[in-house]
Amino acid sequence: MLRIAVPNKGSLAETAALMLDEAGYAVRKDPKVLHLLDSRNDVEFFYLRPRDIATYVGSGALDVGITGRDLLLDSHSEATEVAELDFARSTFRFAGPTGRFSELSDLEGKRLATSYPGLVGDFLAEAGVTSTLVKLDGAVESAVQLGVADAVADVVETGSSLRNAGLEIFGPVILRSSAVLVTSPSVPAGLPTLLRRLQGVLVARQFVLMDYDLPVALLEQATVIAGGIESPTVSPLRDPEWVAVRVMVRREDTNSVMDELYGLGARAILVSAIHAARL
Ligand SMILES: Nc1ncnc2c1ncn2[C@@H]1O[C@H](COP(=O)(O)OP(=O)(O)OP(=O)(O)O)[C@@H](O)[C@H]1O
Ligand SMILES: O=P(O)(O)OC[C@H]1O[C@H](OP(=O)(O)OP(=O)(O)O)[C@H](O)[C@@H]1O
Ligand SMILES: [Mg+2]
Repeated sequence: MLRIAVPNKGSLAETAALMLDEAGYAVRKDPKVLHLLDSRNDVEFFYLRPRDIATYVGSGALDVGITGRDLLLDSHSEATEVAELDFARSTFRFAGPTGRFSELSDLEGKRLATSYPGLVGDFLAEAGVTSTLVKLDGAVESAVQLGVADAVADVVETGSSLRNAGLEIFGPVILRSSAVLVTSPSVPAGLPTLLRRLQGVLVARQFVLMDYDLPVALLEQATVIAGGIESPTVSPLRDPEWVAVRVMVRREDTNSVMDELYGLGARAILVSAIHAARL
């Protein structure tokens, strides 16, 4: 039985639960439930704080987990990343009052507030910069205004939290993060199935199915526009001059590909969602 750690709260929790649901696993109905047995899929879920997940998985107490790459590195646990999950994308950056700092070395001897002292401490040590880390639980952007730190190091998505606090980013990117699947040091037997199912959900989200009819003479040109994963599926139509084509297309390219195919001479172009996939 594969023992899986899932975020119980915070910005990772909802999307992680949705992904597992789409991957065919049982999901909790009550947010107070901390343990759920999914015997049909031979897995067991433990709902834990995202920050603690790498610790449980790294110690081998649990087999795999969903957490953030930044949280994984901050934990110094022995868990390892096995897949990026394509949500909770962010960068981890230094920021200070507008105009005050311009490069990493400006942090020498300064007070730096962060919720990720492991991650930030490693980065500073590697760069040979010594700062005093001020560990905060969250809302780190307020630390400068409130006088407990000179600068911050925190998660940045849109940058609006920083701007609202009168801060601007400076210095190098500390980390590019996203939600990740992590595994214990002794790679569990059930991992490949979970991984394939989650990757199937990602594919279903990232691609659409496109069907269209095309004069057979234009097939080579159409394949250049949309080549599919291996190669397009081509089926005969009653009219021998025409074929029906089916191809997977990246969701964000849907309309430009339709425009190009129509321009080439394709007709009856239909797009449908993919509910599940194994590539
Ligand atoms: N605005 C954001 N955009 C993208 N990812 C984010 C954002 N805020 C936090 N994360 C990611 O979420 C993870 C942290 O989750 P966690 O639940 O501990 O914090 P949180 O979402 O800020 O919730 P909390 O309110 O408990 O602090 C990290 O991997 C972090 O990079
Ligand atoms: O660049 P932005 O789009 O503004 O997003 C980044 C902010 O989002 C998260 O904060 P959250 O709301 O989770 O609060 P917290 O800092 O207390 O964890 C993160 O810690 C940053 O503060
Ligand atoms: Mg937060």
